[in-house]
Parts: sequence; C-alpha cells; structure tokens
Amino acid sequence: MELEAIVEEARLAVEAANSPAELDAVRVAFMGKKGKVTGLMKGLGALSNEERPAAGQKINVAKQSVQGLINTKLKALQDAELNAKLASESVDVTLPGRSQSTGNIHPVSRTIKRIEGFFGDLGFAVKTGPEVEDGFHNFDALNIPANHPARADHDTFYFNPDVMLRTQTSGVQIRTMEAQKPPLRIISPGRVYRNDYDQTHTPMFHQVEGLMVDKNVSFAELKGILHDFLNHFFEEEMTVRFRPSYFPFTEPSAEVDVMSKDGSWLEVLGCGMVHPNVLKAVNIDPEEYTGFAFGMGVERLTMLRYGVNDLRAFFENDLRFLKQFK
Ligand SMILES: CNC(=O)COc1cccc(Nc2cc(Cl)ccn2)c1
Repeated sequence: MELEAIVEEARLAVEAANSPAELDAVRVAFMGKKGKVTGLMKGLGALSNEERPAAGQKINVAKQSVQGLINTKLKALQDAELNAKLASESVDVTLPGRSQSTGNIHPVSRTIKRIEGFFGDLGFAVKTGPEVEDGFHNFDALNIPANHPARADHDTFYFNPDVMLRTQTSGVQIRTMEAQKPPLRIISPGRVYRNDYDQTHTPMFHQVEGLMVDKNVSFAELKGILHDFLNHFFEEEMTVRFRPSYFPFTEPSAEVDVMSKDGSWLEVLGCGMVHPNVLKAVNIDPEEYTGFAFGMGVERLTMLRYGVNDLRAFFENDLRFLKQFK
C-alpha cells in the first residue's frame, strides 16, 4: 500500500481512538517495530542510490506527521479525562448549604410547660390520669347531678352510659384526693374531649386544672395566685377581673377576664372554692379543710398569647404554622 494511503489510514485510526490505551494500540500498529509506517523502510533497500534519499525523507515526514497526530490526540484524550474528573469532583460553592433542619416544640406543649413551670415553682405537683373516665370521677364527684346538661351526649363522648372520654381533667384531681390526704397542691394538664366542632371549638383540646386543699385556703389566695400567673404567662402587668359565675363543683365560682389592648375583656379561665360536696365525695371534711380550684383551656391561652386566630391550626400539622414557634 503506498505511503499516502497508510498515513490516511493512520489518521482515521487515531481519530477513532477513544482512550489512551486504544491510541497506544494505533501507535504500535503504525509506528511500532512491525508497524505499517515502519514497514515502509524495508522497501528502501530495493531503490537505487539516487532514489533512496528522497524516499527515505518522505517516509520520515510521514512518521513525524503520524506521531504528531498521535501526540495531539493523546493530549486531547488526557485533557478530556482531566476535565471529566474535575467536573465530577467540582463543588458549586454558590449553592445554598444543606442545613440540618431542626424540629421545634408544638405551641400547645410550650404553653403546658410554661404553666407547669409557674405552678411548679409554687409547689404544685403535676398529676396525670386516664382520658377514659367513669361517671363518678368525671361527673358525680364533681357535684354534677344526673340530669345536668354537661352529661348529655351532645357534649360528651360515651363508650357506654358509665364510660366516656373525659370532658375535663378534674378526674385526675378526684383520684389524687382519693389517694392522698391534704394538704394538696396539684395541677393536671391533659387532653379533654367535648362533642363540639367549629372555629373556636375542637372535639379534643387541652386543659390545665389546678387544685389546692389545706386548712385555711382562701379566695384571696386564689385571686393572688391567678393574677400572678396571668402576669407571668402574658409577660406583662395584666389588668384582671374576677366575675361571679357558676360551676357545680365550686362555690363561690368566678370567671377571670384579662383586659386586651383595645380595652375589651377576654375570658381566660374559670375558678372557685371547691364545693363541700366535692370534698365529701372524696372523704375530706369540709369543716376541717377548704380548697380552691381553677381550669383553663390551653389552646385558648395559646391563641391569646401568640395571636393565633383559628383553633384548627393547632391540629392541622402545617409546618409553615408550626415552624413559627421556634
Ligand atoms: C376550661 N375550664 C374552665 O373554664 C373552668 O374549669 C374549672 C373551673 C373551676 C374549677 C375546676 N375544677 C375543679 C376540680 C375539682 Cl376536683 C374541684 C373543683 N373544681 C375547673
């Protein structure tokens, strides 16, 4: 095969090589000891002395051009390899960091912890108890008569006539008074259930009740402790009023309002002196002991403190809402 054809074949082979190894095979095939270009040198012996120098020169030029093609291709292959490596290892420093997202405590849990902290400092023990209650602990012991509307099933979830979801955490206070003698200072946070559902009521919500039973507990103490609690909870001096009210389980009873920024009154909790019938129901002599009790809705307090205007937001698990309470 004559020289030009071999050089063209070498050029095509170099172009087709996709790796330094393939390229080296081409080098061997054309420039090696048995290579096609090298093989042309054998033919020089057969030429005359006049022809030989020019022929030999032509073969050397061919060798250099094939070697040049190989060198260029090798550089190109090595550059490509390096660029590919750099690309795969490259770090785009302008990308935002992959921050480790942190969780946060639910606003209702935060409020319960704050309430537990305040009353804990006053010596109140946190007590919990069953969410499924019996009629005695949820109604009878609280001086709620058989035909009282609170017992109706439009308010209470019943499993059977004597087993229900508790409508308040008072049952825990009753059980504690059954279990231990006064003096007592307890608060009982927890879930309570009522058959209600609208923008300001959900079938399940959280309540914290408090109870103090001792020799000479007075309404004045109740007022003082609750005023201090509200100042602490809302983190400012609150204007508070105690409005006469009625609960079957306390006498006298009061509802407590705080004055909001615009001067209107907002109800925040209910309280009163423990009714003698309640003490009797747990074998505490009302002539010897007196007590006060209070109850507050956790979601309601949380909504007031953080300015949440839809109760359902606490239960929808929308992270955009929950993330605000870092
Ligand atoms: C959200 N809760 C409210 O508005 C009102 O809750 C209240 C009010 C007054 C007293 C109580 N609890 C109570 C418990 C016992 Cl064992 C005896 C007497 N009272 C709960």
